[in-house]
Amino acid sequence: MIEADRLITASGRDRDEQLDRAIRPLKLADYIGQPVVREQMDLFIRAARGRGEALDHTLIFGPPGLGKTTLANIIAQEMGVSIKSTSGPVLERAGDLAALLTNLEAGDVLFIDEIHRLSPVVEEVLYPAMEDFQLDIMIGEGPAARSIKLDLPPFTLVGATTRAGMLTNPLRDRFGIVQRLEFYSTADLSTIVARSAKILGLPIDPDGAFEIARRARGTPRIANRLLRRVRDYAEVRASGEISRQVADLALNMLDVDERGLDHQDRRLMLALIEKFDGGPAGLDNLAAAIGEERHTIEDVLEPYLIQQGYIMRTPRGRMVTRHAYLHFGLNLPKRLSEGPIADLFDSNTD
Ligand SMILES: Nc1ncnc2c1ncn2[C@@H]1O[C@H](COP(=O)(O)OP(=O)(O)OP(=O)(O)O)[C@@H](O)[C@H]1O
Ligand SMILES: [Mg+2]
Repeated sequence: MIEADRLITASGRDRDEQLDRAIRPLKLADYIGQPVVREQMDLFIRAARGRGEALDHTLIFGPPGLGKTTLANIIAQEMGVSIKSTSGPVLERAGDLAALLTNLEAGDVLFIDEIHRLSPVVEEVLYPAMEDFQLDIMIGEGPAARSIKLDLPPFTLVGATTRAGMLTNPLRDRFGIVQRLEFYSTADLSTIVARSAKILGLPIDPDGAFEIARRARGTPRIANRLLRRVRDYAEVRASGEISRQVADLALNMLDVDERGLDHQDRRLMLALIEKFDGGPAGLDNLAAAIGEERHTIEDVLEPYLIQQGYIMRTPRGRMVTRHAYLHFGLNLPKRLSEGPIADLFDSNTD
């Protein structure tokens, strides 16, 4: 998968994972940005603790690397309970989930990552477990098969997904708390970079932190990863200190451009411009054109490009906006440079 060699990939499966653990915040107070989420969770957690109850089931959604897993762990930590973690694709059979559920203590958090990928049989077991803390499961097959019902301790299911739209309605309806994570502001990412640098013992000045933050695609995981690569550059090619200039040189060398876009982002936008006349292009055609998987475009690439106003999702497919042409220093095609559509784009800018 191309994603693996992508410097600014938001996925977390690489050798930097250990460092990630060291800088992952453990308390709500250290969870930077996301003011609405933080305020609400602080309130809900205090209330549940005050009543001595389990926190309501919580669904966290948002693009990769924005802090879903981090928040799930913080919830358990702040509630003062244990967390058991699994993920949708790992839970193949109903029994896998039953084993986890019967091992929970009162108030514990069961964290299911990629919850949109649960199999229907497992989901069926989850419904009564979430709603009534009841386990209702068939064991055995044929004439020996029997159904068992068990009471479960009250627990909190925390589900994470990059795609809330892919959850079934009955599952979504069983979450009392739903939190949507947004891309981070440059100011918040600067704070995250400065905090990580401090933990890793790296000398960095505020302008250096800002330069990394500005080019991190609104994503803490990318900000932390860029910080580590800039550190490599600073140690080998400079004095070790991360200034704005060092960050800038390092990020240019790493092919992360002025706006934080990398070759995959550029490839996607250029394919739309060059192969589809700016679009609209259907997702499958676009995926084939850049040799990428459909879900990588949907989950990883396009959310940030859409948020930044480079591309749009329309009923007929993806289209680039004038920002994309301007980003590459290309002349605007007629449809974007005159007429009512051009005005429409103008009013959409920044
Ligand atoms: N609010 C935050 N404040 C500080 N650091 C953060 C915050 N959110 C995330 N991070 C950092 O970003 C890294 C990635 O976050 P996390 O693994 O929680 O993302 P995720 O949303 O679960 O991603 P994925 O969809 O790939 O599972 C964490 O290791 C943590 O260091
Ligand atoms: Mg995660």
